[in-house]
Order: sequence, then C-alpha cells, then structure tokens
Amino acid sequence: MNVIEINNLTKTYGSSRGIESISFNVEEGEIFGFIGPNGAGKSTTIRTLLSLIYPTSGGAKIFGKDCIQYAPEIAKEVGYLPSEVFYYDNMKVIDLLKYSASFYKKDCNKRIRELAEIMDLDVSKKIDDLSLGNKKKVGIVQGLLHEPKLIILDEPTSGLDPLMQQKFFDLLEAENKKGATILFSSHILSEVQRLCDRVAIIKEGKIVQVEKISILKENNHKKFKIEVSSEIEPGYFEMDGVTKIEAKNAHISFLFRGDINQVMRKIAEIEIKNLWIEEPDLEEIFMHYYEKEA
Ligand SMILES: Nc1ncnc2c1ncn2[C@@H]1O[C@H](COP(=O)(O)OP(=O)(O)OP(=O)(O)O)[C@@H](O)[C@H]1O
Repeated sequence: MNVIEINNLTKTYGSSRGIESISFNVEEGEIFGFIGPNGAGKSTTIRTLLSLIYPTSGGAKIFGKDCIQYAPEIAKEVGYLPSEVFYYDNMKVIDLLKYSASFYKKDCNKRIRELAEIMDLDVSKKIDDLSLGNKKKVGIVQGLLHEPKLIILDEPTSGLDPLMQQKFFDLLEAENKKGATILFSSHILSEVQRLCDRVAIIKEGKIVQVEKISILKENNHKKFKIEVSSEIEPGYFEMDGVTKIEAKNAHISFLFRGDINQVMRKIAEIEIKNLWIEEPDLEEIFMHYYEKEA
C-alpha cells in the first residue's frame, strides 16, 4: 500500500519555479529519502503534502486520501519536523510539548518523557535558553510524541551533534520497526544512504530518479584507486566506461562501469603498489546523475 502518492504536483511562486510535475510514491513501512541540493524543491513538495501551501496543479494522497480535502484528519497521523523550527521563546519546553499533545486525542505524557530521555532534552528549561541543537530536539519530540504512522522530516539533522544524530537515527529506525513510514528529506547524502531504503532525487524542481539505494549503488560505478610504482601517462586508463580520472603523484583514481575484466587487464600491464576497488558513495553517484543531465 502507498502511504504517500504524489501525482504531477506543481507549485509555482508567481513566475518563479517551485516544483514541476513531481510524481512518486512512498510505500507503507519504507524509510524513503528525498534528496537534492538547496532550492531543488524538497520543502515545497513537503509543505504541499501537508497542505501548508496549495499546489498550482496536480495533487497528492496520504493514506489514500486527498491531502487537501482531508488535511485535518491526515494531520492526526502525521509527525512533521520542519527544516526550521520557531517557537514562542518564553514558554517552557514541557508546556509547549503538552500544548502540542493536546491536539491529539491520546495521552502522550509517557511518550514525551521517553523521547526527552532518549534525546537528552531538559523539558523544564525555557525555550529561550536552549541552543539551536536543543531547539531541534524539541521539534523532534514534538513531531513524534503522538506516535504517528507517517513521519515527515525536512532536513532534520541540522544543528545536531554526531552523537545526537546517531540517537535520532536509532530512534527513527525503532519507530520504523514499530510500523511507521518515514519520508526523510536531506541534502546530506551519507545520512540518506545510511538510513533509507529508496530515494527520490530532485533537481531544479523535477524528479531525476526514483530508485532503491542498493540498486543505485549496484548498477553504478565501481571506484578504482591505484597506487602505481612508476609514473604512467595520464591517458592510460582512458577507455569505454571510465570516467572521472584523477591522477595525483603516484595515485590514480577513476570510476568504471562495465566488464571489470577490461580494467583488470589494463592494470595487469603496469607495476602497481596497491589497489582498492570500492563502491562509490551516493555523492559520487548523485553527482554523476547531475552531470549527465547538465
Ligand atoms: N515563498 C516562496 N516564494 C518564492 N519562491 C519560493 C518560496 N519558497 C520557495 N521558493 C523557491 O522555490 C524553489 C524550491 O525551494 P525549496 O525551499 O522547496 O527547496 P529545497 O529543496 O527545500 O531547498 P533547501 O534545502 O534550501 O530548503 C526555490 O527556487 C525557491 O527559491
């Protein structure tokens, strides 16, 4: 079952582009990554899904229901963490969280305590006195306190230190194991790679690719790094399937896609000191997609 279905969603801001004809689905139980650089249209897509802004054309369904028509009903089952959190600074954290919880018809007190403990958040403090990272934690607890079926996170890790990021990822994985579906927007590819099953890549308001992370990596390039014993011509590895050749002193690296034996034969003809063959990280794959499009 699709928890999110987006069909030709378009949003223009006056004459400027927001998103153009976005379509993709997020299945129940998935952790789905939504990646693209600043300004690509991630927040616009998410804000449209949540009916915070209205589409110019096209539409979306959440839990099979139109996201505008059924917005209040849908909101009860959705936890949202916006990319930037703004609060009434004078409030205490606990008062804000209780106020948020009052929108849901369930007792969220126990979950608030659990989440605050996991995220190491002092709920007795005034929001005014919190650091940026601690404000982000308030947003996280606020988004998850009603144990939503769908969690939508817009650039959630900015401001969190590495330890907190890890705790937050563990928390998301635990929520996912309990059945929550997660849409996770980010421009940090390593965190998407670490957490998500599938990913949609957005560029300049359009979806470039929707794919499983594993297939993105498999179907793509291997990264060769070679340490040579004596200098070789820079063009030595220029052949079909080889891209991004970089040579620095005795180290040569390139990406290769195709029959690996061809490269191995080339390597066998020269003296080498060391060889590494790696999966490229998502960043390298992603950049490649961009370059092809440009
Ligand atoms: N309120 C607005 N008025 C005019 N243009 C807007 C508005 N909000 C967004 N845009 C434009 O829409 C495009 C998509 O922006 P959006 O914020 O959705 O991107 P994003 O992928 O979330 O980027 P970021 O990671 O920087 O938040 C950008 O070109 C942006 O300038």
